[in-house]
Amino acid sequence: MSRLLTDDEVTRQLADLPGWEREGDAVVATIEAPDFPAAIRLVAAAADEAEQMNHHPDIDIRWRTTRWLLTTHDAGGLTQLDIELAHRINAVARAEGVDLGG
Ligand SMILES: C[C@H](O)[C@H](O)[C@H]1CNC2=NC(N)=NC(=O)C2=N1
Repeated sequence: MSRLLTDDEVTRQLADLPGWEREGDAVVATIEAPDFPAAIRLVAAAADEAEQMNHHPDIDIRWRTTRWLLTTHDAGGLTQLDIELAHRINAVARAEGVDLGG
């Protein structure tokens, strides 16, 4: 699961990840929650997913706005772990009422 993805693999899989885009060796997203408590619930739910995966995001929280950066430090770039975690973050965001579109 921790080999580096090719550029084409990243591009193809980002098509199924509304709100996410590539930024060098990472994928990033900005997710607006309905309010601050919802943003914190989103972060807490994502933390459970990350711990279960043993794969952890960089998170910036400012009021309702959460910014996420995913990369695989051990591999020095993007792996399938980052794609899987992005899907899980989108799932918990939808559960908190975030409209991701897509
Ligand atoms: C020892 C432990 O399994 C590793 O440090 C895990 C922890 N969480 C991680 N999270 C991320 N984003 N990248 C990693 O390479 C990573 N490695």
